[in-house]
Amino acid sequence: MAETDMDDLIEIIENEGNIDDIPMSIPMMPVRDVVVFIDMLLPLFVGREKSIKAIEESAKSHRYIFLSVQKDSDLENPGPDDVFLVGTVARVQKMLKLPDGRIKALVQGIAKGKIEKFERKRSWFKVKFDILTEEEIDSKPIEIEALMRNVRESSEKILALRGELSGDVGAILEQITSPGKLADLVASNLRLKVDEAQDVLETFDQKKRLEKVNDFLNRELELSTVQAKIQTHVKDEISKTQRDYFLREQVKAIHRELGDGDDKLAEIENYNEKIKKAKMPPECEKEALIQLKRLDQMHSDSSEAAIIRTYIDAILELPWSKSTKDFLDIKKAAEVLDQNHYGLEKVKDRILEYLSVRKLNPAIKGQILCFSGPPGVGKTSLGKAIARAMKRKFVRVSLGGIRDEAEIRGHRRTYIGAMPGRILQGLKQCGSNNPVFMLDEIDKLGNDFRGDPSSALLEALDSEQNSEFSDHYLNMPFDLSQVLFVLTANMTDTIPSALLDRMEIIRIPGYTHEEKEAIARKYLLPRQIKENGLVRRSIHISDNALDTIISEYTLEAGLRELERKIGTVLRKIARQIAEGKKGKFSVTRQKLIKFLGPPIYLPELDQEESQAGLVTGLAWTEVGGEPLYIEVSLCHGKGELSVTGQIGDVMQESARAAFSYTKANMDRFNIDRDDFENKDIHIHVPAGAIPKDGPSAGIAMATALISAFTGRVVNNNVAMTGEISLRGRVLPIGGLKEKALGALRAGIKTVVIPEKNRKDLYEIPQSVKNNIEFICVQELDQVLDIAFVKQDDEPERDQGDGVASEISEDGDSETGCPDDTDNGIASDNEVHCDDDIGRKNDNDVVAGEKEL
Ligand SMILES: Nc1ncnc2c1ncn2[C@@H]1O[C@H](COP(=O)(O)OP(=O)(O)OP(=O)(O)O)[C@@H](O)[C@H]1O
Repeated sequence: MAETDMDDLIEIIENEGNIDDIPMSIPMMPVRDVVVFIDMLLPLFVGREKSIKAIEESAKSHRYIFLSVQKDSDLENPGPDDVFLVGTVARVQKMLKLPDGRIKALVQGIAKGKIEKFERKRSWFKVKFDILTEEEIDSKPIEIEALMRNVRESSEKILALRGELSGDVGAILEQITSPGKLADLVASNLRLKVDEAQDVLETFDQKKRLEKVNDFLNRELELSTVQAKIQTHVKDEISKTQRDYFLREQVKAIHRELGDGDDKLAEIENYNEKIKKAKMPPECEKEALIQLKRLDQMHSDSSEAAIIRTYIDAILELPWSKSTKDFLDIKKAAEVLDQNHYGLEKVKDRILEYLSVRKLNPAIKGQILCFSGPPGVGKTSLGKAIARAMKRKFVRVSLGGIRDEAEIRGHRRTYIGAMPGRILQGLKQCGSNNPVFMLDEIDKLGNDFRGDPSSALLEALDSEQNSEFSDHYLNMPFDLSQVLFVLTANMTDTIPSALLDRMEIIRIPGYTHEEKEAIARKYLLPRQIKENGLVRRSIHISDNALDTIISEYTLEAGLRELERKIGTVLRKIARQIAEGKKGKFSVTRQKLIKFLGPPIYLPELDQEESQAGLVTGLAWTEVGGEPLYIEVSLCHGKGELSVTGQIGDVMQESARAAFSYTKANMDRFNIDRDDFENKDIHIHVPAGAIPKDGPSAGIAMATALISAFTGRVVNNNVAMTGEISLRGRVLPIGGLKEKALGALRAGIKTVVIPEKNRKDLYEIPQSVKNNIEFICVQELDQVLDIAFVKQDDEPERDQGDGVASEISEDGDSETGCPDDTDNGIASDNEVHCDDDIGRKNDNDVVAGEKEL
């Protein structure tokens, strides 16, 4: 065929090629990516110049061409070494010149051949080769039969999975009886990689070839099965979406028919959008959507629908993904703390250390601060200051009196009126998931049959568990790990120990007189002036007046009452100004009576006279330190001990220890044995309505007992605190600073403390030390030495015979306790039923009775 004819469509339709017609030497065309097997009919696109030349050369004459696979398909110009020697002799059945110059040729594999020699023809090659023929196998061993059957079945399966199985395929496969041909046919349709296909081509043993193809078939079968599965799944998904859409549309139509109107649809849509926007964790979102679906299926006016609506609203109001960015500039934080709080250096330092650590390690967990101290010392306002310093939101929840676990963790939704617990309500209120969360009055938590709220708090506070805090109402976990919990308590004794264990206690003990003056000048006065609408310039409160307000109108460790009193004074001035009075207002000590009425607290009036059987102890209560008077009275009886005044178990035991010590040492103290046998001993701690507990009144009780038995007078200017052991040793106590401040307020001059508390003295403000002498002791004998009025100083007494003085002859001193007169052994220092008697008896105590 002339070369010029190639420009047009060339059709060569000939009879199939015949091996015997194949010339010895034919053009060779390197092919990429495809192996042509015998009998395989394949369209080839020929684009390379040398290949076009080769195929044209073939088309011009015998139309046979040797197809050899390139070893590297990227090679543009492969030489003899770059092609496999075993290839296929093919016949060009059809050729078509495409407009872009390429040729599309339909070729059919005729025989397998192995190149013997390459002959270069300008850009292309002609090759001499050997034809590789295969023997026909007439009687096939059963093994080959089984292999062939397997290959046929697997091929059909693959085609079925691909959806390409037609009725003819089975018949065609069945017709092929030669294992080699079957292997070639299947391999040519298997989408094998070039290397694998070449390997099959080069395997001349028919059985082995079929085995290889069988292996490839099995692999392909597996792949096709998985692929088919994936496709089915995708199809199912698509049809499910379509089905859902269709059903939803139907539901909408039904709602419309039922008269539910579009409102409900809009409501559901609205909720749906809000749930998506809330960015809650996937499992919570899933639960919310389930509830929404339930709502969708209900009548919108049903009571159940109302419950679900409230529930979904509660979920949506929670700050799932809303948080504030922490501001951790330590210098600025220090300024914020100083702006609002005077003194408290140790506390402020601790807060700044805490913030510094958070700055360096934002992921730090497990630090929970608890401010402990009397009311009004600034615990809450310090918490607020931390929030301001960190630029976090602040939320405060008071736990005082909470007995029901559900208050913390929420009620289960099955209860009518159920709602989330206080913690989640707090978060909802502040709208951020990382606020400073103040849990106030943690020491006032109670527990009863409704559960133990402290156990719910444990979960909220424990950094290991609180990322999945579960509220009963919500019934899904909420992450509290970003919340900064700050707790407050008046005292730590009543905090459940498991909770106490998780927190760092920072004590704020109360303020001295001087500190109160400074705080009042710097903070309280300006604030009250502003709140009452006054101008600072027009108000002057003299130092003397302020001093008097503090000492005679307030008796507290904190500052609330002081601020209220200042507020009262300023309100009166505000009224005068509102009534038209002009000028500068100055508040002096004299004017205070007009503003505040007569003084309320005059410490010296509170103090009892020095007397036997009355000792001043020091108590540490939740409102700070205060004096605690211990009275001992001996009455005619059988030596029984009774202790009254609402005192707790520990204090009861302490009283017994003091009693046992006194009894065991009665000889040393010169106490008559009969006194223990014939008298009932009554220890009373006044202010009987207020519960008291703790061991620190031990030495005060022992002193009061010994004083009552011996009649020795106890100095009313001496207060004491310390636990007593049965051997008379004085053991250490807690809350010394609070007690010292209480003693100062009460005008006490000497305080006896355990030697082991000497180290705590450095915490006591100098202003307190200037007014009170602290004496450290180890033994009770030392206490008695200090407490008992020196006998020379004691009021005049009867000089008796070495025994506690007897009742006076006329029995006058026994007023109200006539029994004592009966046996004539009542000691003079017994505190009698009549108030006056006690004091009178002081004078009756025998002097010089005993050296202690
Ligand atoms: N060191 C201080 N400097 C300035 N003002 C203070 C100081 N301590 C307390 N205050 C003020 O005293 C008032 C009472 O403080 P706050 O309410 O914080 O007390 P609290 O210890 O939390 O009491 P409670 O235990 O009763 O809750 C607040 O107005 C506070 O600003």
